[in-house]
Amino acid sequence: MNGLGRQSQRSGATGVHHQRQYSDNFLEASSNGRWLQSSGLQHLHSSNTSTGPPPPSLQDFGFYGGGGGGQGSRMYRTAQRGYNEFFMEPSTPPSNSRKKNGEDSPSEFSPGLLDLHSFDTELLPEMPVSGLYDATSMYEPVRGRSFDDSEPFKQTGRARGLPENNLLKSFAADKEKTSSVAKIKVVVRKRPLNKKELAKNEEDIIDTHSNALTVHETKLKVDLTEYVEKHEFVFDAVLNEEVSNDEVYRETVEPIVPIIFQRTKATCFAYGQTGSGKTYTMKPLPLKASRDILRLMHHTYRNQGFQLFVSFFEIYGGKVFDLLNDRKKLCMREDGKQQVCIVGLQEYRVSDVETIKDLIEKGSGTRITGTTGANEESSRSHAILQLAIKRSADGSESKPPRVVGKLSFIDLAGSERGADTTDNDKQTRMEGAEINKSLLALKECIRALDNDQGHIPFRGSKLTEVLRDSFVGDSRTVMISCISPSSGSCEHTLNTLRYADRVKSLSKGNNPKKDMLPSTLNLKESTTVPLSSVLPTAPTYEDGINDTWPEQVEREDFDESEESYEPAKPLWKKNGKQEPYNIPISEEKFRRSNGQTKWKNLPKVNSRNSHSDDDLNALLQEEEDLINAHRKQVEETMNIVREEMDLLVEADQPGNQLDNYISRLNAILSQKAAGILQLQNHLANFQKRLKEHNVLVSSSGY
Ligand SMILES: Nc1ncnc2c1ncn2[C@@H]1O[C@H](COP(=O)(O)OP(=O)(O)OP(=O)(O)O)[C@@H](O)[C@H]1O
Repeated sequence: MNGLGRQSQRSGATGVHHQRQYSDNFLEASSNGRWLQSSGLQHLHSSNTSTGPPPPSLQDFGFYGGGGGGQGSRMYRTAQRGYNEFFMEPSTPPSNSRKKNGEDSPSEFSPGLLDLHSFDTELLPEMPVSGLYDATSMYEPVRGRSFDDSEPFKQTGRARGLPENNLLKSFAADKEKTSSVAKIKVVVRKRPLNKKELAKNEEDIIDTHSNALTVHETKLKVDLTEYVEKHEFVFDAVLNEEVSNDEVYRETVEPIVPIIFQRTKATCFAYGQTGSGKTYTMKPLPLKASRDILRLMHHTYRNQGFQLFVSFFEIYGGKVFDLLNDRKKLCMREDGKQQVCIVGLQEYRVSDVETIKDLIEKGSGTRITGTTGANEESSRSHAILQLAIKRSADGSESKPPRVVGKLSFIDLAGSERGADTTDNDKQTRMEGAEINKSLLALKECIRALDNDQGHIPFRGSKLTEVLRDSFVGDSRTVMISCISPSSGSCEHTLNTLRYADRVKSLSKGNNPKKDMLPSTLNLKESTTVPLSSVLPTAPTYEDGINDTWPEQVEREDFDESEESYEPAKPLWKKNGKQEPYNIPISEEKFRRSNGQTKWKNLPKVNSRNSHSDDDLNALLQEEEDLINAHRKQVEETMNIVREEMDLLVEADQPGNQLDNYISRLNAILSQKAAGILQLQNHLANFQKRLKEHNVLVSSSGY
C-alpha cells in the first residue's frame, strides 16, 4: 500500500515552523560534535561519519519541505567536516606543565623539608595566647593533647589549681569569638561576560539583587515555542560582576583570619564549571590572607612564637603532587591517631609577603592543566594551598612547632569535568570520575561537619582525606560558587547553584536558631566579621610595626546580636515587583517553598545513622551506574531514531508496504518505551537510596 509519502509530507507541512526550528538546532549542535560530546556521546556522531555513507539528514525526510536530499546532505557533510576538524586534533594529554629542571631549589626559602608525619601530624595542644586573655596568660602549655580534645582549658586549670570560673570564662570568650563566624558560608560570584560570549551575542541571564539571584532559563515547550523559566536562589552573599577581588576577600576569608589563631581550621574553596572564574577568584586570596596573618603575628600576637608555613599541592586523578617541589608524587599515611598526613610535603616557613607571592606563583605555574573544548586552560586537578600557623610547645623556637590553626584554599577542578567520564579518552574519563567522586564526597563531609556528626566520611575521596583535619574540631568552611552569566552556560550555572544551594541548606544544622528560619534568611550581616574590625586600618604590615596597634581582639567587635538573624525577604519580593514572565514555578522555588521544610523535618543525621565510608562509596558507585545507564539509554535512543529515520525514508518510497511499516514502528515504539521504563526504575531506586541516606531533600534533585 502506498500513500505514506503524502502523509509524511502533510505532517511536515503542518508543523514546518517547529520542525525547522528543531532541525536547525539539531544540525547546528551537531556541526562540531559538541552537542554529542558534551553528553559523552560523540562516538554516535563519529560512527556516522567514519564509516560508510552518511545517514540521511533531517532534510532528507522532507522536513525542510521539497528540498529533497541535496542541500540537506551538503549541510550534513559540512557538519561532518566541522566535527572531524574538532576531533582530529590530538588531545593534549595531561602533563606536567613545568619541566623538572632542578633549578628551583627550595633552599632559597630556607624552610627545609618537612615531613608532616615526623612532628606535624598533631595539632597543637590548647595553648593559651598570652596577652589575649588575662586568665590564659598564666597557663603552661599542655603537651600531648590535640585541640580536638574537649574541655582542655578546664583540665589545665584544674591541674594548676586555678579558679575554674576564670578558666571557663576565658574559654567561653574564645569560643564566642570563633562561633560568631558562620560555620559554613556560601557565596556566589558572577563573572562578567567574556569576549567570546559577547562575540556570540550570548545574553547575560543572571540578575543579582542583594544576596539573591535569578537565572532566566530559556526553554522550549512541547510545541517547541520558547518560554523563560526563572530560578531564584538566595545565598549568604551574592557578588556580581562589578565586585573586585578585594571585596571578595573581605566577604569570604577576611572574617576567618583572626580565628585561625584560636585553634580553628578553615577551608575556602571555589566551585564551578570550567572558565567560570575559580582560579581568578582563588588566586589572590591566599596572598591577601597571609598579609593579614603576618600583620596579626607581628602586632596583635607579637612575640608569641607564632610561625607561618605555606604548602601547595594538587590532587590529580586521585594522586597527590607537591606543587612546590616539581610535582613530586607524594603518598598519604594515617597514623595511629587517624591523623592523615602527606608524607614529604614541602612546607616553607615564611615571614614576608613577597616570599609567599613567589611561592604561590611557582606552585600555580606547576599546576597541571589540560585542554578541553570549553577552556584551553581548564584545570583538571584540585589545587590546595595551605597556610598553617604553628608554634612550638614552649613558645620558643627550640622545639619543633605544631599546628595551631590552618587555612586551606582549594581551587577545585571544573565541576562539569564529571562529563568527561564519557570522553573517548580513557584517562580523561577516569579524571572525570575522580572529580565527580571528590565533589560528592566534599559535599557529604561538609554536611557531616555541620551536623556535628561524630563520623565524617572523609574517605570518600583523596580530596576529603587530605582535608580530614579541616573537618574535625572547630572548623569553618567558605564556599565560593563561581558562575558564568551567559545563556550558553545556563545548564552548568544551574548545576553549580544547585550544589551551592545544597551546601547552604546544610549550614542550618549547626545553629538551632537558623533551623527556625526560612531559607530566605539573610546571613550576610550575621556571618561577616570584617578583619578591619579587629585590625587597625592604619599602616600595612609592609610599612613596619606600629606600636599603637591594639594588642587585644575585642569581643565587642563581633556582631552577635540576635537581631542580625532576622530573616530578610528576597529583594524581588520586598520591592513588590511582579514577576516579569508568566512562567511555571521553577524547581528551585518549589524547593524553597516545600523542599526546605521537608529537609528540616528529616531526621537529623547522627553518628549512629551517619554514612559509613562504605555507604558513601556505594552511593558514589550507584550514582556512576545511573549516569552510565542514562548514557546507554540515550545511545540506544539515538540508534532507534536512526532506525526511525530509515523507516521514514522507506515509507516515502513508492511501493512501500504499510503493514511492514506498522509492525516496524510498533517494535520501535515498544523498544523506546521499555528503555524509558528501565531508566525510570533505575532513577527511582537511586532516589530511594539517596533518601535513605538523607542526601536528597526532594524529588527535584540535589
Ligand atoms: N570576575 C571576573 N572578572 C574578570 N574576568 C574574569 C572574572 N572571572 C574570571 N575571569 C576571566 O575568565 C577567564 C577564566 O577564568 P578562570 O581561569 O579563573 O576559570 P576557572 O573556573 O578557574 O577555569 P578552570 O576550571 O578551567 O580552571 C580568565 O581569563 C579570567 O581572567
